[in-house]
Formats: sequence, structure tokens, C-alpha cells
Amino acid sequence: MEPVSAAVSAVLPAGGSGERLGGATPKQFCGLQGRPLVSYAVRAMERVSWISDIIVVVSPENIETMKSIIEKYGHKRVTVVKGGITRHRSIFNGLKVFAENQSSNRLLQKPEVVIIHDAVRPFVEEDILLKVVMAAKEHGAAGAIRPLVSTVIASGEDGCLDHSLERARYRASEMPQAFLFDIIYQAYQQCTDHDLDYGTECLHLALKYCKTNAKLVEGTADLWKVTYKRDLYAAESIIKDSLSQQICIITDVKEAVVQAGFLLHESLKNQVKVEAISISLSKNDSHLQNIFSGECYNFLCINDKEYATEEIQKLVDMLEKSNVPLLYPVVLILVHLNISENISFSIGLEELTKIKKFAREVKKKNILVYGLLIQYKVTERTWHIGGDTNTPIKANFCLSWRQKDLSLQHPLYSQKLSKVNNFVWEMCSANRKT
Ligand SMILES: Nc1ccn([C@@H]2O[C@H](COP(=O)(O)OP(=O)(O)OP(=O)(O)O)[C@@H](O)[C@H]2O)c(=O)n1
Ligand SMILES: O=C(CO)[C@H](O)[C@H](O)COP(=O)(O)O
Repeated sequence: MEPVSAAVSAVLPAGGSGERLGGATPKQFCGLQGRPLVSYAVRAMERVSWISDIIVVVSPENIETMKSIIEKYGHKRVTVVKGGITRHRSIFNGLKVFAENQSSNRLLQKPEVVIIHDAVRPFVEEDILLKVVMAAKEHGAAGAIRPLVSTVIASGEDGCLDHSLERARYRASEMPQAFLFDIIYQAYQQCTDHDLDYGTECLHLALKYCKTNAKLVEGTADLWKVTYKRDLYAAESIIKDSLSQQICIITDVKEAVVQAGFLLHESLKNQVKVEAISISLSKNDSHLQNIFSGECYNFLCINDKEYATEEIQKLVDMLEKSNVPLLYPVVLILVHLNISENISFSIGLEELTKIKKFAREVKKKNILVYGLLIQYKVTERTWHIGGDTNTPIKANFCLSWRQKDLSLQHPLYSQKLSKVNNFVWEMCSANRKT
């Protein structure tokens, strides 16, 4: 992704009471799969390395709640600021921290570009953030837009239709938005109480007070704002779904193992987001730590070691040491490659029996271990695949194919590897369905 040359920070207004959603807890603190909504938005910003500071603005009574969320989920680069009685007043308070350097706990640099993003829009990606920031650098202001779903109409005083807008000419203004800091800050400084109390559009303030016509950037459908109760359910389903959508393939550095990893990577990548790394599990690998904290919950660990259980134990130890909150079941699929000539298929299955015992233990910690045996018999030049699980979910199959079938183009290869794919897919998603 294109590097960002400007200093960029973000303000996340999270000081509302969520009246339209109803309920005692403001929507930004409602839990989705065990994590508060606001934490998803913070995490989305935090994952973007070129965003320096993240200001979260909350109402005075929720400052402690927000601080405990930051602590619990290990958020970094976040400063909590007291909000106002309207969204504009909250955003203004957030911006003041940079301009007036009021933060009590650390010195915050005034950024060249500031992103404003509602804390109740959890699915913002780096791609759209980059687009609005680059456009703001060029035009002074920029914001994400979406096509209108319904036509906008105005009613007269008598409650009857006064006029209706031509839908194709209008757009829904969404978030994120980005501004040259000086432009949006000057706009807020000049705005009237009426603007601060009744306005809903930051882009409009930049236009009204700084004559800046914001660049409008087409956004993705998942930028919508959680507003009603049904939005919480929709957001939860998206989160559950995305947990099954990424997997990390871990291999050691041996050639045959790396090759198996490559083949599985190639065949899985059409279905899920795959990251492949080759490391020795005996070392504490920082890349793997990043993958843990990036909240990947599915791992395919390929090795050809005699003591496969020890290998998976190392991975479990690293996972536990990483202190990542295990909010969802972690799926570890141990692919045991047996490439030695003498060992029979049943010995491999014995090792899998050992894994079963181990799997029962770690299941108590919300870590689900599955075993998959792939055996290559040098003499017969055939491969066998055996599947085994620690729960009676499914997948007990045994296949074999000849080494030459392992060419990526070969139809037999894709047919057989698709069985492995299905196994991986089912294991990763079965646990999130409840
Ligand atoms: N005084 C306020 C009001 C709103 N917001 C924030 O602005 C964002 C978008 O506002 P909206 O969806 O309208 O939130 P609420 O005001 O909480 O919702 P409602 O209008 O239903 O009460 C939310 O993240 C909300 O927390 C804020 O920081 N300070
Ligand atoms: O829509 C917006 C941009 O124009 C803002 O994101 C904001 O959410 C509007 O807040 P409210 O729902 O309080 O009017």
C-alpha cells in the first residue's frame, strides 16, 4: 500500500447515548462476540501503522469504562477525551486536544491530516482510510459516500409532500472523513451554537467556514453506522463470519514441509485469506506474535516431526504467552506429514491418538486441536491423507495420490486437495456457528 507522507491522527466520537437503539447501555459499549463495539473501531484504526494517535471521545460518565476497555483489549496509542452534549461538540473536544495540547498523560503532536470516524462503524479498512487521507491532503477535506437506498423527500407544514429529490444525484454521507487539521479546526472555531447543537455534517462545516469543497470518495457497503438494534445483530454476524475467513499456515523450514505448505496455501487461498510462514516453533517469533494479536483464530501447522504433539504444544504455549484474549475458539489443525519410508500408516494414526488426548486437555482453554495425517510413501510414491478430529464433528477420510498428481494443474490434485480444503473449512467455521 502507498506510504502516507503526512502526519495523520484520528478522532473517534463515542460520546452518544444511542437513543435510537434503546437499552441501558450506549451502543458503543454493547458487546459483540464478547468485545465492545467501540473496541472494534479502535482496533481498525490501531492496525493502520501510519495513524499516530487515536482520540476516543466519550461522555464524562463513561471515561472509566473506556479506560478499562483500553486496558482489557490492550489498545495502544489511544487517548480518552471528555465529550460534549452533541456529536459536533464531542468532535470539537477531540480536536482541541491536538491544538491546545491539553492531554494530561502525554504530549500529542498536531497532525497534518485528521481522520474523523464514528466509533459505531466497526468495519473500516485501511484502504478507504488511505483514500480519504490522500484526498484530504489534496483537497483539504474528503469523506466516504454511498448510494442512497431510499429517495429523500421533504414534507410541508401540512404533513404533505412538498418536494422530492432526484435520487441518482444525491449520496449518503458516511464515515470515515479526513481533513487538513487546520481547516476543520478553524471551521469548528468559527461555528455557531446552532451548528454545534443541530449540525450533523463535518464536511459541511469545512465548506461553510473554510470554503473547502470536500472530495467525495466511494465507500464500501460495510461502512454503515450501527444505529438500531438490528444493526447490532448484523454487525455480530459479519464478525462471526470473518473469523472463519482467515487462516495462518505454519511450516518449519524443511523443504518437503514447506512444499506441502505451499500446496495447501495455493488451494486454500481461493476460499480464505491465507498467511503462510516458515519458522521454527522453538523460537519466539515476532511475526507469529503479530498474527496472534491481529486476531487470526485458525492455524494450520504442518510438520514431519516424529513427536507431533510436542510441536502443537509449543504453538499452544506461544499462544497462551501472547496474552491475546481468547474470545472465540482457536482452531489448530495439525497436519502431520509422514515422509519416512519404514513407518506404516497406523503409526501415524497412533501419534494422532496422542494428539486426541492433548486436544481434550486444551479444549478446556477454548483451543480446539484437530489432526490431519498426510503420508508420503517413498517406495510406492503415493500420498495418503487421513483425517481425525477431537470432537465428533466429521471428517474421517483417507485418500492417496501419486506424487505426480501433486502438480497444481492436475485434475486429480485439485479433486483430492479440495477434500483437505473442505476439512479445513469445516473445522474453522463449525466452531463459530453457534
Ligand atoms: N454527544 C455525542 C453524540 C454522539 N456521539 C457519537 O457520534 C457517533 C455517531 O452518532 P449517532 O449514531 O447519532 O450516536 P448516538 O447519538 O449515540 O445515537 P442516537 O442519535 O440514536 O442517540 C457515535 O459514535 C456517537 O457515540 C458523540 O461522540 N457525542
Ligand atoms: O452521517 C454522518 C455524516 O454525515 C455522521 O456520521 C453522523 O453519524 C451523523 O450523526 P447523527 O446520526 O447523530 O446525525
